[in-house]
Amino acid sequence: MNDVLTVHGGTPLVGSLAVRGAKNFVSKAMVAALLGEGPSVLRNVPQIRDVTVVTGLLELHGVQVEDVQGPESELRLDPANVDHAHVADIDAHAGSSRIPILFCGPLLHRLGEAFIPDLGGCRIGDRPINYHLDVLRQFGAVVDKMPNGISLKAPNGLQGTKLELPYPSVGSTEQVLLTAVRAEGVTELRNAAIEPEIMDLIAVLQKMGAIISVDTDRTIRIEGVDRLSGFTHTALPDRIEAASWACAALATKGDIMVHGARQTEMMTFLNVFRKVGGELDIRDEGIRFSHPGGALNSLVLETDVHPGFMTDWQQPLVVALTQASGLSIVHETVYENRFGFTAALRDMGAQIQLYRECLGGRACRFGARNFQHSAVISGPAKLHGADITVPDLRGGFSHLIAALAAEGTSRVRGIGLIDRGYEHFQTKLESLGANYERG
Ligand SMILES: CC(=O)N[C@H]1[C@@H](OP(=O)(O)OP(=O)(O)OC[C@H]2O[C@@H](n3ccc(=O)[nH]c3=O)[C@H](O)[C@@H]2O)O[C@H](CO)[C@@H](O)[C@@H]1O
Ligand SMILES: C=C(OP(=O)(O)O)C(=O)O
Repeated sequence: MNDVLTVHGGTPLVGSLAVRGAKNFVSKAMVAALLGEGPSVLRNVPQIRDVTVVTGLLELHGVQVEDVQGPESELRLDPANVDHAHVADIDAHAGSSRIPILFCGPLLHRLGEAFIPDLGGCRIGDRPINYHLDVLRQFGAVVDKMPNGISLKAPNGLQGTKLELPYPSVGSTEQVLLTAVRAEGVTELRNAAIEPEIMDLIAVLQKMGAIISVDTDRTIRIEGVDRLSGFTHTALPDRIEAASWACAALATKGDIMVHGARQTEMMTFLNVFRKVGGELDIRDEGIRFSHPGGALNSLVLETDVHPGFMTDWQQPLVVALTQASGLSIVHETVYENRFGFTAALRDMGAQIQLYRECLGGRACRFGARNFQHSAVISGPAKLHGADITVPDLRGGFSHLIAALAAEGTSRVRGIGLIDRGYEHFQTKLESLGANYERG
């Protein structure tokens, strides 16, 4: 029963909370520690399940991980004894995260081989790993598919190479960075992703001794070096969590001060929040997001790679848009199947239609491929309580927001998924005055 919340909606969320380091950076920086000759220190680490999962994986490979609680929320990672490329119970960790695929380069450099289990992460599309495997092969890795994962070897070491991604994939760009820094010679990556979390990973690698330059045309150049040291780094804040709380403020007619939220990485979201009619107070210590008190505005938007509107902001925003006056159009161009969560919103009274066409502007990769990847949201809709089951991380948070905005009582099942990326979300909800009980 721990996995169910009974939510009594209709109360605005009001108060303040703090966000810490970004889930989508912290886990990658932890993997980077594998590349160092000495120990690393990572600060501003959130207590989320993805961090626990990556800690477990690193420990299985022989990294000593010390979790130092306290104001700095610090992890110390010592890779001195890394000696296992294959670990017996690694399967126990498969299914919970996508991070294992990023162990390839560091393990190949350290041990000459690696075994990577099948990946987890949110089911929001097929999420293939073909770009990852293609780039690893171009570095000289020999990749064999196994029944429950992939096995890699680098009999002649890894060599720098010229690469171009078919799409600016975040994970594949990180794969290239974590592999190229210790490869022999120069690597040039075209059509790279340039998300702020990737820039922070580049900062970490530079602290370790890497030589990496980023051009304005999405080209990243990495000059391989012989050795890297450990790093000390404070993680950038989680802009997805910050935006999720901002959407919760809009959807529940609330007012939430998010300490730690930073303007620079959220500019695209902040523009959208303001266009919808939300009020912003951008301060040094964080950002206050509030409902204006009147009607919200509908809008047309598409998700995109950075500096576009991130796909991970889409699901919470859609809940807020159910409360805006008129027709909103959201075109999802990053994942082919990220609107599954809207079925539960419809059960709660939201008016959302899904379309296979690319609505609202340009054509994307999914237009000709029969995926329901455009949504038309008609509002404002009166939401009512329902029994719902959380489908994935952001969809789950969005269901919670909807239940909090709705009249009446909802039962939200599977809330354990939300812990993967939202630190202490139940404590935060309580501090904002949410009316709910466990079970
Ligand atoms: C842990 C983490 O950081 N997760 C984030 C990361 O996921 P992740 O790194 O998995 O996402 P990608 O940027 O790689 O995926 C983008 C698109 O590329 C496709 N693709 C990707 C790799 C590949 O080998 N083949 C392929 O076709 C994917 O199916 C998707 O359609 O970036 C996404 C896009 O900002 C975010 O939503 C996730 O929160
Ligand atoms: C899709 C997400 O994460 P992951 O890539 O870890 O599944 C997310 O954070 O919304």
